[in-house]
Amino acid sequence: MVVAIYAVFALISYVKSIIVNKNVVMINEKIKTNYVLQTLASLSSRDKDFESENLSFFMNDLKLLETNYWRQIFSLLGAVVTTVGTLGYAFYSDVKLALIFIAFMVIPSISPKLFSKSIQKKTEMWSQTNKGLSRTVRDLFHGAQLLKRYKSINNTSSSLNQSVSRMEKSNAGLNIRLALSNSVIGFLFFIFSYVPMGIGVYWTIINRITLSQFVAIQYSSTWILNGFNTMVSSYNTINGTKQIRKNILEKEQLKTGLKEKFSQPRTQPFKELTLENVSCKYDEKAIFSHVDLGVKSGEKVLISGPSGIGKSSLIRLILKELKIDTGTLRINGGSYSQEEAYDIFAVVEQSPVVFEKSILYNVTLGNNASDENVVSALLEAGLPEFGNYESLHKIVGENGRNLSGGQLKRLEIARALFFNHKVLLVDEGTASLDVKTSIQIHKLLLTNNQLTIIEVDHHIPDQIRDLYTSRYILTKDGLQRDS
Ligand SMILES: Nc1ncnc2c1ncn2[C@@H]1O[C@H](COP(=O)(O)OP(=O)(O)OP(=O)(O)O)[C@@H](O)[C@H]1O
Repeated sequence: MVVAIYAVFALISYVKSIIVNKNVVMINEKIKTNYVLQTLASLSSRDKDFESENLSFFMNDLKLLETNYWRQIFSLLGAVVTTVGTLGYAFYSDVKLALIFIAFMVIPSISPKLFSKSIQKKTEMWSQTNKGLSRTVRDLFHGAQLLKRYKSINNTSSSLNQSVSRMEKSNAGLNIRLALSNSVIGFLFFIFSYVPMGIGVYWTIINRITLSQFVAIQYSSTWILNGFNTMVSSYNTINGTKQIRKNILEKEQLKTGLKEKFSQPRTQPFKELTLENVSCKYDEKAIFSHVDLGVKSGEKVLISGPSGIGKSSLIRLILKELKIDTGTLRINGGSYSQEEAYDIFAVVEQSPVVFEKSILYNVTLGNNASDENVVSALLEAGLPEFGNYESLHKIVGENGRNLSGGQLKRLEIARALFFNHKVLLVDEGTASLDVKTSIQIHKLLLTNNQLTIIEVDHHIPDQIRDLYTSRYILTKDGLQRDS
């Protein structure tokens, strides 16, 4: 009989574990996918360390949320069911003694309040030190080849060790605080369970209750005690994840905000971009002012200027990724939003952004498209080697390592052509290429009548300077014509 009961308990515990784990998989699938999508949508130009901080949150904080929130919720639910069931049995045996047991359970239940602030603080510290460690490790992996070439790998050990140590110490600190809090709760429950037990013994002696009633309540009190203890400990652990849940919620609200804006696009055929008396400032540092510029559809404009004068910043102002300090920006004579800017402008950057996927994906970014359209964009961008149906599925590799610099640049241009973005903002787009490839790519862009080009660069080969409609030099006090 006893063996059978134990077998049933073992089976229940196994089934419970299956149910909990399947639910955790379901919840994690939803939360992790949503978190990444929300984070992508909520990107703002003010975000610093966007990649490492969000990766750290994704890998560490969401894992902590699983352990200290979702699994605790299931444990809490299990404890509620056990406690309510056992309480029913205790009430059935003797109402008054059961009430006394409950009354004494209430006092230790309040104890987590004493620890809740410090646990939340320790969780936040753990989260911050994890982000710091992610930044350090990402930087080191990124620079692995360089460190190896300069034989400097060993020099990184002390700062790496410090970063690991900070994270591990804050992790241990959090676990120790949780353990302390749960031990105090366990101790209080133990102490407070003695008083009702004493009352039960006394009532049995004076025949207020029968011995069997007392034994029944005493047995159920152990379950009630354990149940309450689990509930309070779980609640305590769940409380520590407040900040993580708040962060997820904030991301969700940001995404909803963006969604509303996305739902009302006002795309219009591009005719003209005008900048009037535009100035740019970072915090209190003035970068440039009095910039006036007019660019009509089909024109090719070159803006050069010394390093650090603000050429890239000017591109970001046009994209509305940076706020202008003074002046006005207009498209076709009217103001425009960042969403509208994204429908019109495409950016060709110094380091092309590619995903470790196929050529097809890198052109379409997952949007539905006929192979024909993709092939035509690749051919137009000067990539005949990929302009056939088999090559569309070639994988470009991590950071596009299977492609040459020139091919990556053309891939970026093919993407802009595929999305039909007629104005290309080229930010030192060919600076990393050899002169011959740079000239080839420039000729491709500058002779395309469909495209409007605004390029910022200060090492344009002489052979192609005359292909621009107009050329300017950016100075602190505005644009000057470059004769
Ligand atoms: N996010 C930022 N916060 C504060 N200052 C910045 C920021 N981005 C750029 N700056 C500063 O603004 C100035 C202009 O930078 P920007 O990159 O626009 O120049 P640039 O002309 O494109 O330079 P380069 O030719 O070297 O690429 C620089 O002094 C730079 O340090």
